[in-house]
Amino acid sequence: MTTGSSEPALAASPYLKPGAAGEGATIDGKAVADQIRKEISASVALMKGKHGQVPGLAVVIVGERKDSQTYVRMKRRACAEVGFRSFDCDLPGDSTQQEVLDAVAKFNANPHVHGILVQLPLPKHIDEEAVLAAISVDKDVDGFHPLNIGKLAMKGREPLFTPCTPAGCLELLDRIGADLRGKRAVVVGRSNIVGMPVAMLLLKRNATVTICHSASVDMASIVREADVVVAAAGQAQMIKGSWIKPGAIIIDVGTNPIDDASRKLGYRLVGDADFDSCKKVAGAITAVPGGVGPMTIALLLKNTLTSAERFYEGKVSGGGGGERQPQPHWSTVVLGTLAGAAVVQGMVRRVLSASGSRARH
Ligand SMILES: Nc1nc(=O)c2c([nH]1)NC[C@@H]1CN(c3ccc(C(=O)N[C@@H](CCC(=O)O)C(=O)O)cc3)C=[N+]21
Repeated sequence: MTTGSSEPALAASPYLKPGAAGEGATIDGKAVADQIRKEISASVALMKGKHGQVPGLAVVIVGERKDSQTYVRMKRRACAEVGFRSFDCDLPGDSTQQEVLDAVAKFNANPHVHGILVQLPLPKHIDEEAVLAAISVDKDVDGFHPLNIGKLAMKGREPLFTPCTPAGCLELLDRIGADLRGKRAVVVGRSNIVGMPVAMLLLKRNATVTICHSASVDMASIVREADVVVAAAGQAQMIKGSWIKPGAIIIDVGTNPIDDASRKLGYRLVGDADFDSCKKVAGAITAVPGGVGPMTIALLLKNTLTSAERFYEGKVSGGGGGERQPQPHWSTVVLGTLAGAAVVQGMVRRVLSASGSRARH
């Protein structure tokens, strides 16, 4: 395979499985996710030894959508495997808005819960915007709270949590050694949970970013410019090999079921990229399944661990610089147990913001 100067040069990586002669490599998201989960298990063991506590993740699901139940089951199993506590709230599909908000409020107030995830999509009669805004920003491990999304969109700001699937895409690019600076990145899809936030993350890494969507004209020629393609349109196999610049990296976020009589279940999962034709042209491409999907769950665990570390150790990670202050919810809980005095809380805040230092409770 030839690599032009504008394409990200990929060093050998244990997570790149070489393709057949002349074909691109496959990015093994499952292997990266397994590695991250190992790292998380080790951190949980440390936390248990030091604080006698483990991270806790609460998952709220409303209704009986089959796919949502599968994802939630996977998340709960993943929690158990790394030693987290998981907290369940399964609400019937005809629950009221208030019942969903009450479930969120209960987890906001529970000090053993460090992350809250409300499985999307919610039933139509529930106001998603109101529910996501009700999650304490300190426990917003999905990164969907408007304050976290707002900071993600702003230069020089860092959200407390980054949405899991977009963060998983960037983690994959990092772990295979892709350099994004000055590269052309094209995101196909503009959803709140993937397309938009992944574009923001690529921009923060100094890529030149284009977002394509259903109204884009001649999408193929736009995608052809890309050194990195993130496929997040939710359309099975829409991106063809003929759209791909030779050597480009393709991160495929799609998980679309298509009929397949040869499978036990009668279907199989495919991505938004047409894997076989894209692989022939790309430098590297993620598999589906086994690519971005497992990374989403690994990053959810990582965000939950980070949240628990902030709570028990006052650690602030993410390189946000001097602007970060202890967030209202955690500082109230922690300082409440330490001193119970609003005066002290105000003083500590002032000291922390003046020194621009990390929050140490
Ligand atoms: N609040 C919220 N947060 C989410 O993060 C969220 C959500 N709502 N709603 C639905 C989407 C979807 N999602 C996936 C997670 C794991 C896989 C995954 O691990 N997939 C496996 C295959 C799984 C299978 O075989 O069925 C893979 O790609 O290898 C896929 C998709 C998280 N989502």
